[in-house]
Amino acid sequence: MDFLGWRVFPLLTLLASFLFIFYMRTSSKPSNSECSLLPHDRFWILSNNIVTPSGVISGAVEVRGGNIISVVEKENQQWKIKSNVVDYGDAVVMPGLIDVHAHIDEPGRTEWEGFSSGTKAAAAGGVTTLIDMPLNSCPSTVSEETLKLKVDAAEDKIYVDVGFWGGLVPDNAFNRTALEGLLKAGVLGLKSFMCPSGINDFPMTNASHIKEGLNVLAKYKRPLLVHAEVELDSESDFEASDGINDARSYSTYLKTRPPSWEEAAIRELLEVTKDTRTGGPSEGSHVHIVHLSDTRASLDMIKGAKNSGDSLSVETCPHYLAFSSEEIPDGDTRYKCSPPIRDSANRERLWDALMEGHIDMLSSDHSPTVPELKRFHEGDFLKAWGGISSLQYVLPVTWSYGRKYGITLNQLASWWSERPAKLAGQDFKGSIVSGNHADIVVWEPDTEFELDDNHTAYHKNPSISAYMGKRLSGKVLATFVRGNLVYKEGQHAPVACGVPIVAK
Ligand SMILES: NC(=O)NC(NC(N)=O)C(=O)[O-]
Ligand SMILES: [Zn+2]
Ligand SMILES: [Zn+2]
Repeated sequence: MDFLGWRVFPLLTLLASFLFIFYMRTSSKPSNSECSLLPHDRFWILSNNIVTPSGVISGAVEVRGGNIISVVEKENQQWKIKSNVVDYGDAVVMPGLIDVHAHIDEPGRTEWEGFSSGTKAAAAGGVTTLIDMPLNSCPSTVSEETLKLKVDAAEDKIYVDVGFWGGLVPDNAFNRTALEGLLKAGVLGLKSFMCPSGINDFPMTNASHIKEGLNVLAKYKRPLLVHAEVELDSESDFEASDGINDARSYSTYLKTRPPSWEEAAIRELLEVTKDTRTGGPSEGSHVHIVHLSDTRASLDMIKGAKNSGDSLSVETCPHYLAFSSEEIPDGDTRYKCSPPIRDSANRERLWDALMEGHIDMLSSDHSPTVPELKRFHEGDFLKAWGGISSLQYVLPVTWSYGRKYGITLNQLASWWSERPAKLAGQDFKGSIVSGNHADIVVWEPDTEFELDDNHTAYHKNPSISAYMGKRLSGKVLATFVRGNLVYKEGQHAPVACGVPIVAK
């Protein structure tokens, strides 16, 4: 190379590097750009309130290829961001919510809910991952084949990521091959009922089924979720035939499912959760009690078992924290769910348990149906379908009702994102740290709105939601799933690019 060549070569190399960096910074998504309302693969989300595991910071989240690649504080030297910036000012930037308990009902009962409507509602509510319950769809997800039907039904319809729980039922509990088939096919864990589920192809399990199930789950290190209520004969004989026990009165329903049902189930269950201890026969498995309502003996027993080293966690739901039995109007079956919403003293104790860390996380238990099955005309609490419709509202509901208890943004992130991610085995979700999926909700804690006819609800049959007519604070501005802006102020991305999560 001549003298001029030696001088030009480094210059050319420098120019090429600049061009390469410029290309990497500005190149739009190689894949379907309609997945996102934002045309960048690499961008920065700025806010004065970014909720990270080490506290709320003012700074930027750098996203590239769907992942968070850095989180930078404003004071930091690296603060030189100029292009592809979305500045949210004082709005809160938080990890997207992970709802570990949602009944999406597809295939088979899409008039109740479906993957498209359910995940649109999730996205509009800041929920970036849903874990679908194995029942209320038809068929129930209890085998490798029925899981395949679920995953196929979800294909191209989901706006957020969706994982699946499988059902532990008497049919598969003692059939190790069948259960392993279901787990190998990718369910994130199993779910069982200790009382009738209300769904014919999802029968209840007893403690021996659960013991067997845990033993199989141990090998896969996945959890068992349990609906912990057992029918106690004396109380289930209850009749609302005389004028005294009016089926339109919520107190009548409350008497049919007393706290002793939860208590008895949890007592029985905790005999088996001992197996999950270090050195126990099902070490590696985990038991998660869904939708706890009773705060008396049930809660004490749970605390005791945790102290003894059982691998155990528990969730409650926003409706138990927002409502109390005293305020439920006669005939208003929108509030019917099981276990039932109890009195206001119980609600206060639920808040205490949550604040003190005895309740680990929150979930929606979004379990909708069609208005006819809520039997609004009769207002009969005993005949109406049990289940609360809430998916789109869980973030503002938790915030609106929790503010007076002094809940913090970090607590919200822990209850709704970090701990649910852990339960569902989602190592790259649940917090804003570099390396994680860019699953993010941006919301304004002080903006109030009314759930009236002008409010757009995306889930099916919004009229059955117990939250309709309420005024809430906490408005979701934007939701990112794996870096795709899937929802922004009343608008969803043109194409549904959520991913079905299948465990490996
Ligand atoms: N079949 C159901 O969806 N049941 C659900 N119903 C409620 N919670 O009222 C549940 O989670 O138990
Ligand atoms: Zn349940
Ligand atoms: Zn449920």
